[in-house]
Amino acid sequence: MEKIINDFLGIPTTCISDAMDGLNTLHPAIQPLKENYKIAGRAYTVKVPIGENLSVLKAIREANPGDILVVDAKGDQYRAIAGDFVIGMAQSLGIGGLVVDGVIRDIVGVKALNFPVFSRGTTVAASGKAGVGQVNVPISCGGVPVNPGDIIVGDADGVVVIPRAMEQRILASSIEKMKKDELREASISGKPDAVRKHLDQLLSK
Ligand SMILES: O=C([O-])CC(=O)C(=O)O
Repeated sequence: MEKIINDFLGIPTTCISDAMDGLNTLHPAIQPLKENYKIAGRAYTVKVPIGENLSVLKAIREANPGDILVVDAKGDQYRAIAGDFVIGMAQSLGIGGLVVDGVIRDIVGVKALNFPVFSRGTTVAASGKAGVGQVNVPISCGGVPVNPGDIIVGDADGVVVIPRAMEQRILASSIEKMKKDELREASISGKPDAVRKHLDQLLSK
């Protein structure tokens, strides 16, 4: 794993979001299937028309191990871009996670795989395999532009996108923010006088 990916893995998405002033966070309806999922990796992008998923299969075939598949399914919640079979193939090839502005199906089977999926939920109907769609191109996912190779980080709070050109700077400010949060927490935790003082400071601004 690249060092920068490993570094981002240790940082809460909330701190990364703060470091980007709240920009580049996917629509909050895109949630992990399990609260303990934590992912970090480079985006392998997929764009599908509503109700089609052949390009998802192409992406699984072409992506590198550790990549996060990021799928623009335009928020559609009726047709699944993958089920437990397709997601099982992604897992077997070492894909790092699946983020979709859309839905999956076979929820029980997918949870049993313990493969990190972030989606708008689940549905019953599969997609068609008509062969349209694109991979490895700039997309929009959950309201955020995603380019191939951008860093994707996801956890219980949601998913953030770190544009490639900004990754070192965002890493440094995310670590700074994380440390600041830890110090702030330690300074008030279980200390009523410190809490009152902190609140008074905020309220007097
Ligand atoms: O084949 C599909 O498109 C979806 C599906 O049912 C699976 O992945 O198990």
